[in-house]
Amino acid sequence: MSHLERIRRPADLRRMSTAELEVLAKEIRDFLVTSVARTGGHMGPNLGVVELTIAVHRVFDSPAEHVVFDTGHQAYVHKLLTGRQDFTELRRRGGLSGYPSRTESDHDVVENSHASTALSWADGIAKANQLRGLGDRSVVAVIGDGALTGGMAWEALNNIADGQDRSLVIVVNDNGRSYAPTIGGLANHLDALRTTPHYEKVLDWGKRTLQRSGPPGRMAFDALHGMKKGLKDVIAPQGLFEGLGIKYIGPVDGHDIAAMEVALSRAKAFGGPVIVHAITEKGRGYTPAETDVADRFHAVGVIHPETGLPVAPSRFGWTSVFAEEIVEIGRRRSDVVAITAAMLAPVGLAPFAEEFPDRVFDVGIAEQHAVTSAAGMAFAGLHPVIALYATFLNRGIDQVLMDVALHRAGVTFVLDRAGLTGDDGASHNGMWDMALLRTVPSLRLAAPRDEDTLRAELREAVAIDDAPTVVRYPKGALPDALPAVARQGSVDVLARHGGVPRVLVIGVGPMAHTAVEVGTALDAQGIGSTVVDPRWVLPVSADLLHLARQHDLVVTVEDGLASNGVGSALRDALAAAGTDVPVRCHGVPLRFLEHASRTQLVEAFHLRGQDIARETASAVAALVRTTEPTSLPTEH
Ligand SMILES: Cc1ncc(C[n+]2csc(CCOP(=O)(O)OP(=O)(O)O)c2C)c(N)n1
Ligand SMILES: CC(=O)[C@@H](O)[C@H](O)COP(=O)(O)O
Ligand SMILES: [Mg+2]
Repeated sequence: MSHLERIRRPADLRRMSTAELEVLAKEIRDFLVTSVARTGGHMGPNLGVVELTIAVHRVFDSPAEHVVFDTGHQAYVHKLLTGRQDFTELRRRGGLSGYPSRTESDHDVVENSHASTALSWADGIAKANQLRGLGDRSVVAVIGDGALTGGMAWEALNNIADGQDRSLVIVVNDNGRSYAPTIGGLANHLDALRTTPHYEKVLDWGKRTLQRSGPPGRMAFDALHGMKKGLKDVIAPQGLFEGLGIKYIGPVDGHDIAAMEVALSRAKAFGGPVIVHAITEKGRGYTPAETDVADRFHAVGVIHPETGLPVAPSRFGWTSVFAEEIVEIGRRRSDVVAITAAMLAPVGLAPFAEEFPDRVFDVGIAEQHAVTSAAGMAFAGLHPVIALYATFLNRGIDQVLMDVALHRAGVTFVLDRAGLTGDDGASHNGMWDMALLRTVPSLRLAAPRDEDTLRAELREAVAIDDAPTVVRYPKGALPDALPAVARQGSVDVLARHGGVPRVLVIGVGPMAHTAVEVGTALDAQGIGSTVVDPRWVLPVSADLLHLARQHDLVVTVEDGLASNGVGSALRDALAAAGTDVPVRCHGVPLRFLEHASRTQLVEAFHLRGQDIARETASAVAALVRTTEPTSLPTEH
């Protein structure tokens, strides 16, 4: 039986010798590479926290002492050490989540994969512990250097510093990277601590001389090595955290279990807020990840474990189209600049940065700052394009509303991974953007259905300089081209089928392909329909209202919340106009979604063409039973 197989719960770790722990760390790395290569997942981040997580679970008594992981993508080792070692179905329906999950274990606290929240969670838990007489229990927050660039983290630090009598240990997992190297003043400060020249020289001296002078020398070095804090204070005074009133221990070699245990034990004994600054390496121990210049295997698909190469080559998808088109736009308009929140490559801005290095801004994991700084840029004569994953715009809705829209700023938001993403769990689905952005006055939102409409709608969005615009599209591969057969004002007509009564089938974005399937299926039952794509879906256009009035029933299909989405907006607009055409809205239900594939979720929510056609036919039958169908509108 391997050492890893002997671990059923963290207490089992505490009976292991130093030598056994080293073997365990290697077994865990081998497991991570083999297993995550097979399923895909966050390989690099988890390879970087093997020793750190072992040390945390040896020093702290989870679950009595809560361990909170920021973002949670680096919690695989935590799962392995807390009784979950079947990773065969990782991130798949019925398998382990790729993030902490309370239904999986009482060792897990935060399921939210949005970064920079862990310190706030820990602050709250520590306050509750104190009030409930549990103040002797430490709370531990493991936060990456990237997540530490998020504003929430500093709001939390400000409050944590106020709790000098609350035992709260912040483990900064500093690998110097988000996807790419972490940006900004904080990153530079951490870097300075990490690479203080005198500090390293003294350490090297210790390694060279003390370790060679027999047992006393080795003991002296171990004392020094384990107490890097002492060395650091003398050599690398650091004001940032201690200026806030938060004790700082480090930098510590995050891959040295013994050193981490000494630092964590000291932090635990301190009894107040402490930062343990661990220096780690993303992708550690796996050469393809260690040498990966892009993102150290931050998130991989299925790969060959020997080489790290993807089993299936990545396909030209939505992101690639945006990446090409924004460069074309940038060539034509020198006032267009791009903003990313620590995800330059994943959102497709790398080619733009390559060609216009001075016109791209990586603000760190700081979406709120990204949005409001864009309002500033627009005010001062630029047209910023902010590229985010849709779900992460949730973080900056107030800034969209009160800094961009209130001032009618010409800012364009490009939302990738909009709609159902699936395997990254509940908080990664881009399902809220249309419902949230529907409430923003003056904002206009486009949902392209294929490559051509993405290119066109992006160009149209950037051409609007006196109001916020949004272009949103899903994750992954592009669908086939879906050309319009006619245009009615601003609305693309995709198909027309004769028959009575007549249904208006509205497909939002990529769901236009589903809408066409619905029209075809209804036609087979003798039910007439007009299938359309409104292109600019919010606010609801007069052209769409006019079309709706010409039909007996309206069916909308969208890859976002059904409640308060585009269909709901159309229903409200028709009601406000005194038109009582019934509207059936098909979309994502208002609940948090278990991790599963997108296909599984589409099927579960009856969003396939055949599902919607079946439900629509029933609705039509009910309609016919209760009303005489209107005469066929004159064809246009
Ligand atoms: C609010 C938010 N924005 C963006 C992301 C996407 N994201 C996931 S992990 C990550 C990088 C995190 O870097 P760090 O905190 O240093 O952790 P590491 O991966 O280096 O362990 C980013 C930007 C996110 N999860 N949440
Ligand atoms: C944790 C996080 O937010 C990202 O790493 C995300 O998991 C990547 O998602 P994609 O695979 O869609 O780029
Ligand atoms: Mg990092």
